[in-house]
Amino acid sequence: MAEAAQFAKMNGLGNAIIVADMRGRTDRVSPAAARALATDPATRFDQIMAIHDPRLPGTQNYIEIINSDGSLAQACGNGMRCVVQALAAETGRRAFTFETPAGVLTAEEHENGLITVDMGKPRFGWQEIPLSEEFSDTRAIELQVGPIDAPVLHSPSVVSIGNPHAVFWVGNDPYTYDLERFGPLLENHPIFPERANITIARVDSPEALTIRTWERGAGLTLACGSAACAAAVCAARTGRTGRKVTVTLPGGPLEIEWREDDHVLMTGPAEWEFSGRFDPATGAWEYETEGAA
Ligand SMILES: N[C@H](CCC[C@H](N)C(=O)O)C(=O)O
Repeated sequence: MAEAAQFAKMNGLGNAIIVADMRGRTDRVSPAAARALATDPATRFDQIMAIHDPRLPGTQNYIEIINSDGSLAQACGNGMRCVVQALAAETGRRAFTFETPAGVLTAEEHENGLITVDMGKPRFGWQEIPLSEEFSDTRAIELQVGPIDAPVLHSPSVVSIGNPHAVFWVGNDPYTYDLERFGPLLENHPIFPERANITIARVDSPEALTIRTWERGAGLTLACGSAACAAAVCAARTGRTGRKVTVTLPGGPLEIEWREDDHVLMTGPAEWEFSGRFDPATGAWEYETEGAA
């Protein structure tokens, strides 16, 4: 049995996150441990954010991101806010630079407790997302579900926010769509060789969107920060909104700004629920008890 590591169960707008403290050690959270923690109702999560020692000069930590099915993700906006809140509470530090699989990201906790993460620059090239076939215009690609002559969802915008996203635009209530049924079909569609996060988005005004997301490797979630960034960027790129929008997810709102320098900034809350210790090899865990080291 590996030496126990500390974790905090947290959430970002209901996106269930485990922040695992893997600093000072060389092992990683195993896919089996992730799946075990995901099936226990008390530790059920959408993503594990594993904080490792830094690998690059100028960064505070390397962050590994693990979906509830044990697969790795390159980006997780809500999880990054949880990491910032946990480390800010521990260290008193407010501004951070992290290395993630999607690149180096900066993040900051504000006086009011909200956290802004610079999610980097969106990528629109079909090979960068990636797609399995060439599309010169990724503002709307040929893809649909439902009857061929009356598709239920069609022509998504696609983008990489470090991780792959498809955004389907709808004119009516996004909650009327059976995303639990269409999500897995679209996530695993052959057009997405690395699978994709699937979002249904409605434009409410030039400054507001409502979205729901089926997450790659995690399923329906109450919030997906990178999907909010994807929807905001694709909405601005297609002239549906301006570059600064409020994106309302099932768990609540996020503020997204696609800055003129091409960086996408996401601002929102994070919430601590409880702390524990777990075995990164097996996922066996226990609640943190008072006075524990
Ligand atoms: N919950 C996340 C996204 C998780 C990433 C993921 N499902 C994938 O790309 O595999 C967020 O807040 O951005």
